[in-house]
Amino acid sequence: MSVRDEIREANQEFYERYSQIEDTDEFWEFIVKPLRQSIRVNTLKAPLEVVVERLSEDYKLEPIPWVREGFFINVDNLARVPEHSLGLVFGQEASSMIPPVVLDPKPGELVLDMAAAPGSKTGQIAQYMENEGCIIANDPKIDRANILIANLNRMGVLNTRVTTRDGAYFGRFENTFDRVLLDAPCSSVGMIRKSWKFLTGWRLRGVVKYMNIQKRLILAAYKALKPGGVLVYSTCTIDPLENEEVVDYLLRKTDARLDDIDLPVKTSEPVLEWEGRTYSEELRKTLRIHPNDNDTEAFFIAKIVKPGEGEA
Ligand SMILES: C[S@@+](CC[C@H](N)C(=O)[O-])C[C@H]1O[C@@H](n2cnc3c(N)ncnc32)[C@H](O)[C@@H]1O
Repeated sequence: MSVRDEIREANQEFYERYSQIEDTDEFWEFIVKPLRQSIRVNTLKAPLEVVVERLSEDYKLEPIPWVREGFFINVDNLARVPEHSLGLVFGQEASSMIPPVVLDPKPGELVLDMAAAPGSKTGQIAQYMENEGCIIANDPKIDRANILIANLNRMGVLNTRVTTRDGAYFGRFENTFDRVLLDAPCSSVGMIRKSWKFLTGWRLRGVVKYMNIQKRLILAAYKALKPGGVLVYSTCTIDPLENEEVVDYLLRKTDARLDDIDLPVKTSEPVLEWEGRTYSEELRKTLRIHPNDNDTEAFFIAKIVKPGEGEA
């Protein structure tokens, strides 16, 4: 049986929906193909060159083109690698390293990571901030927030306060944060490459449920952003209702604008028409990454800016 047939048999509704977005053999193959292991070197603990040299004695490292500290690595079980236990490296999927690169936080800034657990991106943000300034890392799921705290400790992150609110709570802190990351809860189609259960468990009603949460969160995230600040919205899924629809909703409801993202990463065409809706041409500035584009998890990333004081 072909991969395409296996997917169709596992979840017919899933197959029919996403074959409207892309229907190549390559797309279906990479939707389920196991992921390559990748790591981010944690420069809060040691210089990049030192860690790379040390790991290169035992493993083959291949640089990830869009993140200076990111590498693919030929290791079966990262948990057994001492550099991992020491917090010198963090196991992080290659495309999931893109949102903090786009956010581009600076030392001394005030940053909100609205849906932060288990903390791979919080650690990366702290790294770019050189542990200076402050990150509010929030996740309402207590068990996940505990994992977030453990990971931040292992990575030597010192500039972060962990909170456990519904992300929408932060809307009350209007015009406060220099940068906000909303790495939103989503239907996780990208995660099928980690576990088949994300395919068999996928339902359209789940997509709609997530879309409603995402719309609530993105409005609050935008409110909490300072004029002139940057909000990055990301998901690890391919559904237009959780991606283009959510960002288009923000553009219609507020004065938000999109910025271009210039990175050496292959992308797919944004979906500008879906189920009778037409989305803004501005959405061409977002990154829609399908798993076959770069052999990574699927991802969607938008760089949103709030006009500064006096800017129309
Ligand atoms: C995609 S994961 C975040 C991954 C994380 N940013 C990282 O890179 O390690 C989405 C997170 O959103 C959290 N979440 C779910 N509902 C939420 C809400 N209403 N407000 C904020 N976060 C929420 C989930 O608990 C989950 O940890």
